[in-house]
Amino acid sequence: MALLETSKHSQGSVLGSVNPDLASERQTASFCVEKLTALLDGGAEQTRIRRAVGDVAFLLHRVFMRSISVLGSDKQVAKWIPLATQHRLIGSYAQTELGHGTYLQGLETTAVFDTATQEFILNTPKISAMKWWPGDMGRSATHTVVFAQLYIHGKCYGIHPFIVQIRSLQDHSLCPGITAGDIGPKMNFEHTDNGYLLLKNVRVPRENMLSKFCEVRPDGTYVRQGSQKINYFTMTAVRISLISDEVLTALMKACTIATRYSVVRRQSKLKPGEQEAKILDYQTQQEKLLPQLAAAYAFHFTNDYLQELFNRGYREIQKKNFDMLPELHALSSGFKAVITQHCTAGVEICLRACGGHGYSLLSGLPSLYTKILASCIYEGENTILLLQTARFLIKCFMAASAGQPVPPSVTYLAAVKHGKCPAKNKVDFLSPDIYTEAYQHVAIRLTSSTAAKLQDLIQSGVKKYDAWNQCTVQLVQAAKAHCHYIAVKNFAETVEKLETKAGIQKIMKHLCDLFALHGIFSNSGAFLHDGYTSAAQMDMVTASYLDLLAVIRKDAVPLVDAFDFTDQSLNSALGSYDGQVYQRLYEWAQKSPTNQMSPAYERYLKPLLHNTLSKL
Ligand SMILES: CCCCCCC/C=C/C(=O)SCCNC(=O)CCNC(=O)[C@H](O)C(C)(C)COP(=O)(O)OP(=O)(O)OC[C@H]1O[C@@H](n2cnc3c(N)ncnc32)[C@H](O)[C@@H]1OP(=O)(O)O
Ligand SMILES: Cc1cc2nc3c(=O)[nH]c(=O)nc-3n(C[C@H](O)[C@H](O)[C@H](O)COP(=O)(O)OP(=O)(O)OC[C@H]3O[C@@H](n4cnc5c(N)ncnc54)[C@H](O)[C@@H]3O)c2cc1C
Repeated sequence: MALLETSKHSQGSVLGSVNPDLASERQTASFCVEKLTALLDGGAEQTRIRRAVGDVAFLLHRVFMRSISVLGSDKQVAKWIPLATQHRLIGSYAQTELGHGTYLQGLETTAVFDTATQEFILNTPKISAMKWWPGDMGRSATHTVVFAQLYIHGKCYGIHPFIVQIRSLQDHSLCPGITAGDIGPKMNFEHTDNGYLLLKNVRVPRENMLSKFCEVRPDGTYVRQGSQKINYFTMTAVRISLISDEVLTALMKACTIATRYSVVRRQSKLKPGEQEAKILDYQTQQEKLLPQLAAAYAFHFTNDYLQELFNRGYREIQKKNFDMLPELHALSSGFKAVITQHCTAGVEICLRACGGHGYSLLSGLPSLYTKILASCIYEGENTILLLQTARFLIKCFMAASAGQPVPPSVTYLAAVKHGKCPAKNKVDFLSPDIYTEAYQHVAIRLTSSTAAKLQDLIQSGVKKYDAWNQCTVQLVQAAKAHCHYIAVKNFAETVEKLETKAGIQKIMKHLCDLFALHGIFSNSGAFLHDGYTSAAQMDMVTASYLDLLAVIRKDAVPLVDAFDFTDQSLNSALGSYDGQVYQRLYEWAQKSPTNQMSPAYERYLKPLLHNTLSKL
């Protein structure tokens, strides 16, 4: 959809004036918006740079580059990264096949080492082996990282990454042995030509297998450092980066659009005799939007935590110390699933909260939704990833129960479970200690009870794989509870360290409280299950939760303004900074292709009408 009539900066208005209902919301901010923007960017200098550079559009090229930077030898990085950075090639990441996306051990593409020629011969031996989905493969990519089963002297060494050129750098024609094309229409993801790839005896030099951790020597000797899963490390890296770059941004944009619209849109009479109310003054509208806003901030800080953990783990891996890999895999998998799921649901809630205009493509919300939905599937389908987290939790719970050391994020599994929630009144539930302990209690309960069920099944004679399958629904619940506990704990600890001036800490405390209480309110069964909280205490949670909505409502617009999106990046007639919604809807509708002269009248309506007229 063409961008029309939008201001280039988040504080401007091409229509000359800001809607007064929206302007008034900006007069009463309880905190400094510019300082909150700087906090989100990591400092005022980063804000300046971001504003200067704008929203840099990232091709899937980054996943290609990520693979090489994390799995390539220094020599391979030195050769390929500059070519990719200067766009002297366009890269793609070819792992998923028509027959396999999740089960990587089942991938069927082969790479056979030919010691005579020092080459790998790559094939997709059957239709199910065809690479299917790789982004930019359909028309754009010239090179790709192909994940294939490595064979040396007839022995299979599992999945390894190989750089393969698929199109000519001279005329973009397909290279010998390569068949490639586009996989056809999708729900969205229109910015990427996801494609298919068949390989028939495609030869690549030995140097093209990414070999930071795994290497094939000229005589065919195979050498590996670390776990064989190290070749899965790109996915771990991308799972963390996509959260911030793709998914959180979508939720923040949706919150910006829906919140600004909700103070411009007046509908129905809240107070008899007065003008129609701003829809954000309705408690139900607040209950739709404000928990999503709180989640956006919560997951922003979760992402900081994950990124710090990744950087620390990656430095250790660079030193060939792989000890942090299991925890990194478990947390990146769990949070990729939890955050994509929550943000997808949150964008849909924002869309529906805008009524009919939310359903218009001119709102920008439908395309945000249909695009973010894919994040629950790509880079690891969410259920699968939660089961990976659960696998780690069960292993650590058993180790902790045996008194063995466990990684920092799961030391709580050895904590003594508290019998009852100590809260005496609704104010107690605004204490991070109280609600963090509640989340910890639920996480321990779900992991320990599922571990016990698993053990009972196995001891009763059920095969281990069957017992595991019979526990997977509860394992997914345990993994989600673990991630929610970490997210709440991290948000509370982050708020504790914030500067008190400029009102930032106070508003962030309100959002942290709302994020935590929304989780208890909307999943009360988990907290009531074993009597940890009582029904009376759940009433206190409800009271504090609803009180918070009214408190945060006053700062809703400054809180989304702090995300600092330009009108251009929002691309929404409902969410522009000046709030001139009706003018933009009308202008943009008039310029829509659906209002250009259509052949439908001459071809269909005119004959129909004339035919009907002639019979009257
Ligand atoms: C920011 C840019 C925007 C993005 C745009 C979209 C781009 C999209 C790209 C893609 O979609 S690329 C393709 C993504 N595909 C996947 O994510 C595949 C998902 N499947 C898997 O990761 C694996 O098949 C599996 C589900 C993890 C299972 O693997 P496997 O069967 O080999 O292992 P298990 O038996 O389950 O576990 C064995 C052992 O290995 C450990 N492990 C598994 N994965 C990892 C990992 N990534 N890192 C470290 N360790 C890993 C696992 O924990 C087990 O350890 P133990 O418990 O045995 O100690
Ligand atoms: C927009 C988009 C972009 C993509 N880009 C790329 C790319 O650039 N490169 C690339 O290589 N791939 C890419 N993919 C592919 C993506 O990674 C896979 O679709 C994803 O990994 C899921 O695998 P699958 O499609 O085989 O689903 P499946 O694994 O077949 O999942 C189908 C269902 O089966 C369930 N299931 C599967 N296994 C189990 C199990 N063991 N236990 C319980 N339930 C199970 C799943 O939970 C799910 O409900 C992209 C996909 C999309 C949608």
